[in-house]
Amino acid sequence: MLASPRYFSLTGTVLSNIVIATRESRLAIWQAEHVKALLQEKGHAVSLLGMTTRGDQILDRSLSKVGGKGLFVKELELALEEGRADIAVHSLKDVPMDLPEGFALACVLEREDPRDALVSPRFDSLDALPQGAVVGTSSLRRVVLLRSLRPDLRIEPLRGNLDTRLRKLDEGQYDAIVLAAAGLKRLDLGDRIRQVFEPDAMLPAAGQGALGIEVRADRADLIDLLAPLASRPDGLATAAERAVSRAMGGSCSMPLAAHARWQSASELRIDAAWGDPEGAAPLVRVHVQANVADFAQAGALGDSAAGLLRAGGAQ
Ligand SMILES: NCc1[nH]cc(CCC(=O)O)c1CC(=O)O
Repeated sequence: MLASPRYFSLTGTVLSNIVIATRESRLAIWQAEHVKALLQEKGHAVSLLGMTTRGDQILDRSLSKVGGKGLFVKELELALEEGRADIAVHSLKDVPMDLPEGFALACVLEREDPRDALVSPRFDSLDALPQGAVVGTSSLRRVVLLRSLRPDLRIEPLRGNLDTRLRKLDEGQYDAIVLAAAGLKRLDLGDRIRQVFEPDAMLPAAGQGALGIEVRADRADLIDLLAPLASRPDGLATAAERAVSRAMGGSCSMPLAAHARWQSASELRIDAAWGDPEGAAPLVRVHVQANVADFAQAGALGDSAAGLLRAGGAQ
């Protein structure tokens, strides 16, 4: 395994250059640049290593059919393993619940808006869409939630990075599409949002809006160095959400929503929903709330939400 390059300043202090592995979509680059800037503020030297992942190449099929698990992160992990890069910045939503042996989630940063948003050239809200309107999304979670809100809509697959999805909308293939508000805001596309869904209307995916930084588990040096970048409240909330996901089977391509909110400085509430992809059974919706002071308690609260989902009929 290669060591990362080390440089020495004239005063003799070690200046290691931190290499960030990143996908090459505009959003991924923005996120990597964001972490680069945060690390540079702390005095570190940082550079980016761009790469294309399997998830970026497969544009014609729904990711849930290809087996969505980790499609966007494998290549980045290989770069970490081989020492070509030190850290990988991910949308936490895309990170599998259980990382492969030898990798660790070093930290979760303060989260951007976790909500979903409706984008449409002509319609101001979901309610304003005409009967039978065509809505684009390939997320099973969004499909089951949209179906429960508006059973009349025609939901059509929509894949690709943010720019591709917006282009397909603008070409007239859809009346509206649903995207994460966080990605649109990060790319300065917030003015395309016509409606932001309150979590109770369209419950977000576990980890939505948050960035996670992955490292090799044996890089204790990096884990220490990244600690100041972490948000503890958002780290605990997303850990609780990810625990729901893990307990339900661990993939990000399930018809599952999980969203945690702090009700006070110490009380965390998780809302979770599970939908039948075939649309035969009604949506199962649960919530739990408890004092959460550490990651074990966050995980336990997530497990209890998953237990309620299963008791309600979710598989
Ligand atoms: N699965 C794709 C993905 N992964 C992260 C984001 C947006 C940013 C985020 O949630 O952090 C998106 C796009 C979307 O869902 O609209």
